[in-house]
Amino acid sequence: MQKPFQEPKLPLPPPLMMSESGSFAHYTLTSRLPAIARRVIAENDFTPEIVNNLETLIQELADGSVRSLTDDNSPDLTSWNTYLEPFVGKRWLDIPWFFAEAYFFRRILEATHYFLPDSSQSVDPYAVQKYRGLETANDSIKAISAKINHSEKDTTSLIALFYFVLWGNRADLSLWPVDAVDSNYNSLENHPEQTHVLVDDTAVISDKIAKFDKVRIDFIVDNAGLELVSDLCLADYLLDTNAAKIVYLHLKPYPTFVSDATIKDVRSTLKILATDENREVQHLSLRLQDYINCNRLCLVDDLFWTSPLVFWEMPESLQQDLAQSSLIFVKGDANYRRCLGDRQWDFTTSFADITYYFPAPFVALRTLKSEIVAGLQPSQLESVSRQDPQWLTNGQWGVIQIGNWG
Ligand SMILES: O=P(O)(O)OC[C@H]1O[C@](O)(CO)[C@@H](O)[C@@H]1O
Repeated sequence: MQKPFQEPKLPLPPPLMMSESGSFAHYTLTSRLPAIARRVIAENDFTPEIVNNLETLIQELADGSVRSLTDDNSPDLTSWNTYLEPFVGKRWLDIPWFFAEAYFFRRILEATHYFLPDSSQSVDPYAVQKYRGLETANDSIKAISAKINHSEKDTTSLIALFYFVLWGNRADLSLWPVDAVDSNYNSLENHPEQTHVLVDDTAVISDKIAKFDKVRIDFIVDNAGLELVSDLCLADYLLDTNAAKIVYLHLKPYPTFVSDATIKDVRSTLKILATDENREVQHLSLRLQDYINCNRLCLVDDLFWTSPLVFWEMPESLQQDLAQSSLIFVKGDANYRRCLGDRQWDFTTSFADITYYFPAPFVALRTLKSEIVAGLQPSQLESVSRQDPQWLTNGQWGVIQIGNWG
């Protein structure tokens, strides 16, 4: 395992744990993760042996302990077993929350023989959910495609795109399976008010982007479906205006957290959009495919993104690569948690102070789905908790927040 490159200079608070009854982390372990595993059984046609593996995993969450991984053919077996060393033999309940979630999703792949050379090799256990997620977002995709194909590429349209990209993160299949939400959930018109953006740095960000001339911009991507399409629209804007010469999309090397996007998901999304009956959607997709063909839009992955490590533990080679970027969009809740080390920061601690270690200027676009946030004003805390007691986890509140950008 590589050494951390740099840690935050501030003293580190303890990590979020799952042992605290009543916490969202505890609820995740006791209810959400077992439900995700059950859905994997229900939505796939796995062999009895695989079903049995998944049922054993469900049982283990409740009363078993953490063990090493055993799937020999996997590319990250050695690193995972190194990460696991301090935790082997402990109850799931007693390991840090982000670690446990990343481990759970890796165990799903072990259980389903994702890396083994048999008939289940490379089968995405969440494929049904991902496909249906894209289907239910079709109206929004049509609307955004028409807008992006025809509207003038000015600051107003850039700012509107930021909000679209932010609220695209609300649709997350690890929290809200596709059949548990009505299809309007993905609608463009159904976004919470701008007042639900707790930190809104869009004006500063769009000013800075207006001065970009053919720079490199990166996205640390989160979910497939509407969120991925919204990211692609923003990438399209940046490439079309020549603010960016090149855009890198950093994707997961294999399926995780149900809806997280892989390179294969980007390719299949573009294929599906290219054959949509709507011409605006087809045009958007073909333009994006052209950017890929001429290497202006690059799809890359790295095993770090599916590891249980937090962002200040990023391997040096990846940090050095990201350091070449003029701007990185860090998407979604889980990536935000990793930025903050998934630790119990006081909600008013400066976000930039915690994340100064990050290798390049970055902006977090994230709807809140876990009990962690930084950079809020004390007065905001009181008013938001009064208005909405579930504000930290119901995905109705968001941030468009600058990290360490000079
Ligand atoms: O797709 P996103 O925005 O990263 O959301 C996933 C997050 O939501 C949760 O499912 C909430 O616990 C976490 O597992 C994770 O932080």
